[in-house]
Amino acid sequence: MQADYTETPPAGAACTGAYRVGAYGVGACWAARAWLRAGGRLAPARRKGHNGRMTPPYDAPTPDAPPKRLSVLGSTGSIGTQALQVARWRGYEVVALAAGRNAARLIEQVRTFRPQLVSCDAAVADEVRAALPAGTQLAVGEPAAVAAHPADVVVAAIPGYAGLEPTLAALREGRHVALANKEAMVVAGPLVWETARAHGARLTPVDSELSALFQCLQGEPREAVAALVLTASGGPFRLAPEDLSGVSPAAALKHPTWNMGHKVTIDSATLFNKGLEVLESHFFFDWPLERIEVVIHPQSLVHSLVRFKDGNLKAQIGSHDMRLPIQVALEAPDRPPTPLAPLPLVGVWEFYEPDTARFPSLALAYEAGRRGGTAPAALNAADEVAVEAFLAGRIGFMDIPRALEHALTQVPHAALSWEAIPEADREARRAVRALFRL
Ligand SMILES: NC(=O)C1=CN([C@@H]2O[C@H](COP(=O)(O)OP(=O)(O)OC[C@H]3O[C@@H](n4cnc5c(N)ncnc54)[C@H](OP(=O)(O)O)[C@@H]3O)[C@@H](O)[C@H]2O)C=CC1
Ligand SMILES: CC(=O)[C@@H](O)[C@H](O)COP(=O)(O)O
Ligand SMILES: [Mn+2]
Repeated sequence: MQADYTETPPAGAACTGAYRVGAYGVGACWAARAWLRAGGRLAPARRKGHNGRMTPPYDAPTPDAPPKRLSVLGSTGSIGTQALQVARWRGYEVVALAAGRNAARLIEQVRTFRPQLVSCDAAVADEVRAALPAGTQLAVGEPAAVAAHPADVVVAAIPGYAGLEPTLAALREGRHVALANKEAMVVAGPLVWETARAHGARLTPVDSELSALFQCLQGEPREAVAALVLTASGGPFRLAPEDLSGVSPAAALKHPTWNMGHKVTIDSATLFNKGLEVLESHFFFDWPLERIEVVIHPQSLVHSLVRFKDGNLKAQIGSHDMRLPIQVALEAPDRPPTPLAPLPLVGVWEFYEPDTARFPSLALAYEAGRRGGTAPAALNAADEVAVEAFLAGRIGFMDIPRALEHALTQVPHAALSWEAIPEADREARRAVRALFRL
């Protein structure tokens, strides 16, 4: 049974800055501490958590902060809907939503949250407009307008290169951006940070591995860190027969641990998602590529680790539930409780070397990072085209790394600039379409 985020917490259910705990055992730690502070009473446990165990009671201290005004870009997607569950749980005011073509879900969200502004694709604009209540404005095909709308924090969860411009629009208004759109960081990381700094905007990571590193690095001197260690589930084909060229989109969409949008799920199957996250970490933390490691951890409970020069490793552990890192991104450095059940620590947790011969996409991402400039932008664009073609049944699974290699070797790379990025993106898309006659 899922933990119940649909219920708004009772007054006083948020906790104060007193919950600024260390980086360890986030999910379990939050709930357990809240429970202990609430007196550790065993009854009345009100519902069962996602793992079937009883969740702790919700009577925690009074919040010390006013509710936040939240905007969500990509509100109808996997991250967007979970961000809105967190918003409801935390009592946020949802002021603006940007979606694409899922009119039914957007309309439902508008009825629930009554935002001031929404954006949707032109194809569904009439349907959405007809359902809008008085007080909600519609900006057709303008997620950047939603991003720029006055808010305290913006969840940036439009996937791919399309998410970059709205993310920048939020940063240019000095908003705190909770960044799920890893591609923005991969394609333009140093320039994204430059924009954030120029406008006094804050960036916190939503991606679970980045959230883990962000938490593990808190309070640690940079000089003490030896390496960042990203965990990867290994995807659905970790134990599959050697030849993956004939695997179907349906099989590739069966992620072993996470339930996510199609693009990131296929990227997980090729291990390119981990490649994107290597680049995302490289730019987000301004950290050298050669000191970023990847380890396969099929249980997806250790979300990443920091290796210190003194030999210690610090890990962040939690249920594989994106509402945890979303709430961290929205609330850090505070740690209010969630309604999730404590994570049981009983079970087998495995760690393996990644197989870069079977999954070449990971090595190609490192190579793009070493080349620098617009190489990551070209690689990202090639992947977007290839994943779309694979999902449409037009190319095979192993054509995805072929497309990446083609973009890396055939598209000329330039120094990073706002002019060079769209050029590299266009050129890589063109090259991959030509390669497969798409
Ligand atoms: N899902 C997850 O658990 C994780 C996701 N991420 C990252 O978060 C981002 C979002 O992923 P996810 O939520 O899975 O994706 P989904 O495919 O589930 O959702 C995408 C959302 O973005 C909207 N959208 C897509 N394209 C556009 C566009 N051009 N303009 C406006 N809106 C658009 C969609 O609208 P509609 O559906 O209405 O058409 C939908 O609301 C990605 O960058 C992903 O890599 C990172 C870690 C985990
Ligand atoms: C939940 C999340 O952050 C995803 O990016 C996840 O990491 C995908 O799983 P893989 O580890 O299989 O890439
Ligand atoms: Mn991730």
